[in-house]
Amino acid sequence: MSFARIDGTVIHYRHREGVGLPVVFLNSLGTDFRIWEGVIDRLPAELPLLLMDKPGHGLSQAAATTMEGYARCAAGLMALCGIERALICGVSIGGMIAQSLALSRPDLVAGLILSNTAARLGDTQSWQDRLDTLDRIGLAGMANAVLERWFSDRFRTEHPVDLEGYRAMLTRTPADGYATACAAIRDTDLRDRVGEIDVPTLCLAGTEDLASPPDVVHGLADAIPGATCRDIEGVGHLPMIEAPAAVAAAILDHHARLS
Ligand SMILES: O=C(O)CCC(=O)CC(=O)O
Repeated sequence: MSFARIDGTVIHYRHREGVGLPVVFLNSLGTDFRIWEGVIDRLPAELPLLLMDKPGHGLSQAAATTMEGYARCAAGLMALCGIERALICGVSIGGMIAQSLALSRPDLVAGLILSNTAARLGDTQSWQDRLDTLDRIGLAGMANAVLERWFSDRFRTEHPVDLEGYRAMLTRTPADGYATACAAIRDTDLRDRVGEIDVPTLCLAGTEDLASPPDVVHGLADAIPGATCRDIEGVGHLPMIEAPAAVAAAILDHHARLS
């Protein structure tokens, strides 16, 4: 368990030193970096890693910030850990932060894995509605709907105990941290810019994802020069939880292309 103050905000992170190109993981809305555990367990022990809770998530302090601010935070943490270049692997808003980092600090990015994400997720009204719902009923009241988007029907039926664990992860997210991230997604539209991304990019889609459906992820891959896309069958918005072996295999394949 490690903490550092980045741009005035205390950030919770995990850094594992090793050999070769590091992999940096950026997580989604209402989750913390424990979601990557099943993937990390399947990666070689010597692979260098950096995982972080973005501001207002997990054990990181909340901060009033934007998508660019989250990207600056990731860049600051990479500098603190002595990571000059990495494969950046982000899911959902984490994938938007990764795109933002690739555009603002291309020197830091050797390659991208963009899981269950887009250059524009939803629209302004849908995020404003989510913020209003958050104000009205809080995360506990929203949790059933969110969990239906996070996980496939099969996972929710077969893993009721895990589902309660992930409900706890979501509902323990500070409301201000969740709201800041919703506003950052609402205010981010990178569709005019992703064509400038100039690093090998692999997009991942979950065939049962209701938050960023496969056609949305395919659209992102089409917009980034040379990007490829892999569909992970039968999983929802968080394939690193439902199919960690498939995600670990995708990371290793893409990492091998960069090394
Ligand atoms: O997961 C994210 O980072 C944003 C996409 C989303 O809305 C997921 C959810 O349904 O909560």
